[in-house]
Amino acid sequence: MPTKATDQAVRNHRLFCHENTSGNLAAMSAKANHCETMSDVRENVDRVDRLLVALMAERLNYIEQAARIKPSRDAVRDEDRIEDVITKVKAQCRIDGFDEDMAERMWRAMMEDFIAHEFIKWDDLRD
Ligand SMILES: O=C(O)C(=O)C[C@]1(C(=O)O)C=C[C@@H](O)C=C1
Repeated sequence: MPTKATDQAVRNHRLFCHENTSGNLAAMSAKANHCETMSDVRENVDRVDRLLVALMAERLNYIEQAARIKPSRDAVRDEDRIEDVITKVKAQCRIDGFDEDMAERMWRAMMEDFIAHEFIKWDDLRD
């Protein structure tokens, strides 16, 4: 289930992107609002950042649950799953029109931080 913060962020996003009523977050995200001023640009960037932070917080919660569920420390870093995530993210990039190489760099860096967090959480839960 999405968290309250994510629900709120998605609702705000929907309100802001009122021209798109399909309910499809990917389609809405791909269509940016037209800006006339730098203030418009920064307002939109700040709004998107709030949405991203809410989504990252939700992602981190699942990583912490993975730390609880995984039976062995060796299972924390899973190379096959990392490649599976990258493949799926790149497929989504083709749908949303985002640069696949940029996304791959971002996701690999992001996952390293998430994995480091998962190791810390796995150890904490078993102290
Ligand atoms: O899918 C998992 O097993 C996770 O713990 C999540 C995640 C990720 O960040 O997506 C993190 C660690 C694993 O190496 C693979 C993927």
